[in-house]
Amino acid sequence: MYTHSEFSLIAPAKLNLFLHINGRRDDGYHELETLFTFLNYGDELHFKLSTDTHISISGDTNGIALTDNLIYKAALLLQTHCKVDMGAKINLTKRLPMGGGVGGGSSDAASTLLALNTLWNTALSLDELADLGLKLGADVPVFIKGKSAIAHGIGEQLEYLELPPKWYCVVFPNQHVSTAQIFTHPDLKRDTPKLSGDWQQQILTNDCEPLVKKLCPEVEKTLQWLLKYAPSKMTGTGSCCFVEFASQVQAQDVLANLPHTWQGFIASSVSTSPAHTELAAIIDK
Ligand SMILES: C[C@@](CO)(OP(=O)(O)O)[C@H](O)COP(=O)(O)OP(=O)(O)OC[C@H]1O[C@@H](n2ccc(N)nc2=O)[C@H](O)[C@@H]1O
Ligand SMILES: Nc1ncnc2c1ncn2[C@@H]1O[C@H](COP(=O)(O)OP(=O)(O)O)[C@@H](O)[C@H]1O
Repeated sequence: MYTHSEFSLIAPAKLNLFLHINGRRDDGYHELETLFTFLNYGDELHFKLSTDTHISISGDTNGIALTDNLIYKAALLLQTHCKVDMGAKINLTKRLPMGGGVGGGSSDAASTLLALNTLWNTALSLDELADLGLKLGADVPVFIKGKSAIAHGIGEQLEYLELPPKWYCVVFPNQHVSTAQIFTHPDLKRDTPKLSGDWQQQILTNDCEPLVKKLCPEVEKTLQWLLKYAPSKMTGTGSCCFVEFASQVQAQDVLANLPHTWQGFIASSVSTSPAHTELAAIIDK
C-alpha cells in the first residue's frame, strides 16, 4: 500500500516516427499504423492527496476550463470508476506545445491515471487503466503502457519494440493543428496499405504531412528549414516537426540556430516512458 500523500510525475512527449492511415471506420475513426517513441522531456504534474473528493488544477491551465482539461477528466474517470472517496490537488507545469502532435494532453491524462492509481491505492492493472484511458483519447493507452510500440487499430493495439536511443530537435512552428480538423478533411490520404514484411526495410512516411503542409505554410517552411540538417518529419497530425541525430551536440546545434519565430526543444528518446521510470522510483522510496 502506498502511504505518501504527494509527489511529482512527468508527462512525456511522444513522437510518431511514421504514421500510415489505412482506412476509415464507420464511426469516423481511422485505422492507423504508427510508430511511437517517448522523449525524456515533458509536462510536470504535482499530485497532492485531498481528504475530501474535490479535484482541482492549478498552474499552467492555459485557459482550458477545468472540466475540459484532460487531467480533470482522467481524475474524475478514475474516481468514479473506483468509487474513490478522496480527491486531489494537481499542479501543472506545461512545457509541451498544445495541438503540436507531441501528445501533451493525452500524456497529461495518462500520467494522472498512473499517479492517482498510486495515490488513491486503487490498484488497477495497466490493462485496466489503458481501457479507461481510451475513453479519453486514442493516444492515451500507449502512454499508460509506457513502451515504444507500433500501434494498430485506432492507436490502441500495441506491438512493443525496442528502439535504439536517439537525439531529437523538435520544432513547434507556433501554429496549432486540430487533430479533428485533419481527420475530417476530404483531402487526407487514407489508403496506405498495411505494413507487410520487415517494416524497417520500407518507406515510412506521415500520411498527414502533405495535407498539413498545404493547410499550414509554416509547417512546410519548418520542414524545409530542418532539411539543412537532416531528413525532417512531422509528428502526428502536426504541427511539430523533428530531426533525428545520434548525438546531443548535433541536436543542440539545430536548436541554437532556430529562427526566433519558432520554439523548440531537444530531447533523447527512451524505450520506457519516463513517467513509468519515475513512478517506479517513487513507489520504491
Ligand atoms: C493522430 C495521433 C497519432 O498519435 O496524434 P496527435 O497528432 O493527435 O497527437 C493520435 O492518434 C490522435 O490521438 P488523440 O489525440 O488521443 O485522439 P482523440 O482525442 O481520440 O481524437 C481526436 C480526433 O481525431 C480523430 N481520430 C483520432 C484517432 C484515430 N485513429 N482516428 C481518428 O479519426 C477522432 O475522430 C477525433 O475527431
Ligand atoms: N492538459 C491538457 N494539455 C493539453 N491540451 C489539453 C489538455 N486538456 C485538454 N486539452 C485540449 O486537447 C487539445 C489537444 O492537445 P494536445 O494533446 O496538446 O495536442 P496533440 O494531440 O496535437 O499533441 C488542446 O488543443 C486542448 O484544447
